[in-house]
Amino acid sequence: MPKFAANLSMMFTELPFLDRFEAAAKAGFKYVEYLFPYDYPKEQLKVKLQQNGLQQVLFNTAPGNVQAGEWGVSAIPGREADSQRDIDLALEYALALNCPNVHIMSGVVPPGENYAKYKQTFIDNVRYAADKFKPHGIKILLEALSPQVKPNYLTASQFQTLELVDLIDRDNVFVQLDYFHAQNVDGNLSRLTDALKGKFAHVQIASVPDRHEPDEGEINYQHIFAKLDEIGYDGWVGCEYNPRGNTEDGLKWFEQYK
Ligand SMILES: O=C(O)[C@@H](O)C(=O)CO
Ligand SMILES: [Mg+2]
Repeated sequence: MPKFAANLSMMFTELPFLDRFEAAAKAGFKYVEYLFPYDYPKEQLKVKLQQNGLQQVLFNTAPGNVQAGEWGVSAIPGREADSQRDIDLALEYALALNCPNVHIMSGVVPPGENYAKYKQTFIDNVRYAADKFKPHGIKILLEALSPQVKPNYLTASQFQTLELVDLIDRDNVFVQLDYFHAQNVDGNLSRLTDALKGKFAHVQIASVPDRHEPDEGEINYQHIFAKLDEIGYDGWVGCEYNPRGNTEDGLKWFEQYK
């Protein structure tokens, strides 16, 4: 049975961020993930996790200057120092929060830029991170984002991300398989899951096309969850969706998994 993590960046947004931990625990979650911890001291987040009996399973490196269109800097040529600073900070948080996975955000490749140069920059920066995280047993995750959500992100297809994982060639670097993006770009989700077997170490879910609860839309998540069990996937499944309305009202799908 999948181990579900509440995504506190998207769920329970009726509440201030720090109150979402308690709401997730009360709703029956044992695990949480969210995009960025950096607005809060790590000690404060650690207390929130402990008070609510939760384990943090994922967060991302910092996004850079979001107002200027950045969504990660680790693929941007000339920004290696910023990338390494973000990676070092992520490691500090991961250690303090006892978090087993960190997603390294690549960034956007503006049209007309040299794609190969961005790709190589990302490979180099992720290798830096992999070697730093390895002694601590922390996995690095790389994610493809569909153009509907983030146009011109370094990777849109799961297969582009898989190619990067292979090129980076470190045993603690994996794909973060977000089925919402995968359905938008690649489709054929059962075969895709087989093709990525052993190469992904975290999963995220949402309905397609509306990115709501996994009980509507064109993906049959009952089938996907059975597929993940069938291949022996033992990582977490992050609920990275925008609730249709009140978060708790939308959690009927989760009843059977508590
Ligand atoms: O799918 C997403 O958008 C997220 O998982 C993320 O980490 C950054 O955009
Ligand atoms: Mg995702």
